[in-house]
Amino acid sequence: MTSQKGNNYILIGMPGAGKSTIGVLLAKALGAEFIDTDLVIQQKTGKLLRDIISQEGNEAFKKIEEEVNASVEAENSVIAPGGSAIYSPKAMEHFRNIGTVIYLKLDYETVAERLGDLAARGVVLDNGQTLSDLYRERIPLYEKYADITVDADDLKIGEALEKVLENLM
Ligand SMILES: Nc1ncnc2c1ncn2[C@@H]1O[C@H](COP(=O)(O)OP(=O)(O)OP(=O)(O)O)[C@@H](O)[C@H]1O
Ligand SMILES: O=C(O)C1=C[C@@H](O)[C@@H](O)[C@H](O)C1
Ligand SMILES: [Mg+2]
Repeated sequence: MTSQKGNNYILIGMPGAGKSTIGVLLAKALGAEFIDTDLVIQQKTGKLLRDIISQEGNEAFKKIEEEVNASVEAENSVIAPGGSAIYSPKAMEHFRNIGTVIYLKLDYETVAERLGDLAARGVVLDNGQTLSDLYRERIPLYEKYADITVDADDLKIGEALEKVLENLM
């Protein structure tokens, strides 16, 4: 039996890859809705992402993130989860059922340049783990869940958007 995917597009990739920035533009271009699940988490908890991570810890954040991501109900929407979404097999299975998962791929150097202060941004980083460790840990997970991979390195925002759209045609 073949299962039919939903009509949503879900962007995954490292923090700073442009899931939120490109996601909203993609939604406009496709005449779709836009859902940033980081904002849903903030709305639901009444807290900033970085405060949940620093005050309650990585595991508590990942639990809330999983709950929110695994229960997204959407039609004809572009969904931008946080970069850490790929730690939840349950959430990723849900995303793959409701739509096409697009991995916005960036080289490590570009991610490092974009991110700046990791604590201020709120990144799920274990004690002693460097950004380079995190990149190496996550890349296989982004690759595992991607239906489509778009290499967005060295592209301006508009160019990355065009490249995503070309991949959807
Ligand atoms: N070519 C580019 N494509 C996308 N974003 C870019 C580009 N060049 C610079 N930026 C900047 O990089 C940042 C991307 O951040 P954004 O919040 O969209 O990432 P994200 O993938 O949603 O991260 P997170 O996992 O933290 O939600 C923005 O500040 C954006 O303006
Ligand atoms: O990649 C990450 O570790 C994160 C990215 C953000 O979008 C948020 O989901 C949160 O701050 C964690
Ligand atoms: Mg985002």
